[in-house]
Amino acid sequence: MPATRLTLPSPAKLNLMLHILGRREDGYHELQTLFQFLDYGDEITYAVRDDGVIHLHTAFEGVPHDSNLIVKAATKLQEQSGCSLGVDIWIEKILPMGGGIGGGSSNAATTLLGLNHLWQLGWDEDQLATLGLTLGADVPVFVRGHAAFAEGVGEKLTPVDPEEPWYLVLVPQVSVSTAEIFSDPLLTRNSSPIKVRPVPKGNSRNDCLPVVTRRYPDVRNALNLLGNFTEAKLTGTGSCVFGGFPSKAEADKVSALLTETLTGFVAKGSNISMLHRKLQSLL
Ligand SMILES: C[C@](O)(CO)[C@H](O)COP(=O)(O)OP(=O)(O)OC[C@H]1O[C@@H](n2ccc(N)nc2=O)[C@H](O)[C@@H]1O
Ligand SMILES: Nc1ncnc2c1ncn2[C@@H]1O[C@H](COP(=O)(O)OP(=O)(O)OP(=O)(O)O)[C@@H](O)[C@H]1O
Repeated sequence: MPATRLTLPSPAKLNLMLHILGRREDGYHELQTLFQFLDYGDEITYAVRDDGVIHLHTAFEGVPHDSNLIVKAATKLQEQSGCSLGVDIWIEKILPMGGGIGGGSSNAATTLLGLNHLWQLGWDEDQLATLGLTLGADVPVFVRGHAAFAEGVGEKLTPVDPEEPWYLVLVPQVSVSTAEIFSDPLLTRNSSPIKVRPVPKGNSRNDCLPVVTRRYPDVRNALNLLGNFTEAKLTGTGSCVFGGFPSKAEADKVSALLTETLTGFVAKGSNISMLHRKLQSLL
């Protein structure tokens, strides 16, 4: 009997560097970025229904049911595969929204992989990543599940294996709109493409940082605080700020000092996403 119920992790990502090379005619930006996953994320439960209905039972503040990326992913997969089954979905949401750690994109990717399994569609990763890209630029890397150097709008992926330190991630209590940052006239859009692989040291900057810190003093403050202990970086368009440490104990020590004033969490960097590790264990 095939499984009819499944609980899967939906991990966060970090952008270890992010360069903006230019703007395309459709307004999207050409990037070069390095994605790594965190062993930290949401947990989503799926239960197959035979009446074709897709129902997300967990309400999100400010996100209508049909606009939720989980529902959009399930609906598109159902339409494109011609599947007659439906699904009940519940999520334990811990990832901040608008934090630059890819929560929505990860939820969409987990849903594509989870339903491909439960609905027994037999789609391959290429098909799921192509569908995923129509939901968001960050969805394909979560579908692939391997740390990657990304180009294009984030969809041309080359797997990489950077170090896997422990990270302290600070979560300023502001939600940053990705579209707002990418439309700022002051954004750097002319970084030179890096042609050498692996990406040489000294390229770890995030081109969004000056615009984000100008608009969001809370993010600037978090970068300054964390910068007293380690190289502090911005992920995506923020708001989250992160720094690496050689051990959990060292990350915890700094966390104890900083999280009195700021919310944050400690998590291990991972080159294979915990979603893929879990799916592998099911086979
Ligand atoms: C900044 C990053 O998080 C880096 O990983 C991503 O590039 C953003 O990926 P995402 O959240 O999946 O982005 P999407 O939902 O596709 O796009 C949100 C908005 O950001 C802008 N956007 C996004 C990605 C990109 N390469 N260029 C853009 O200009 C567009 O205005 C778009 O309307
Ligand atoms: N399942 C979902 N989880 C989170 N946000 C969602 C979801 N579905 C729709 N959204 C919408 O998408 C917006 C961006 O959410 P998300 O958490 O992916 O931001 P982010 O971490 O900044 O993403 P990125 O790094 O990909 O730019 C939210 O503010 C919310 O309105």
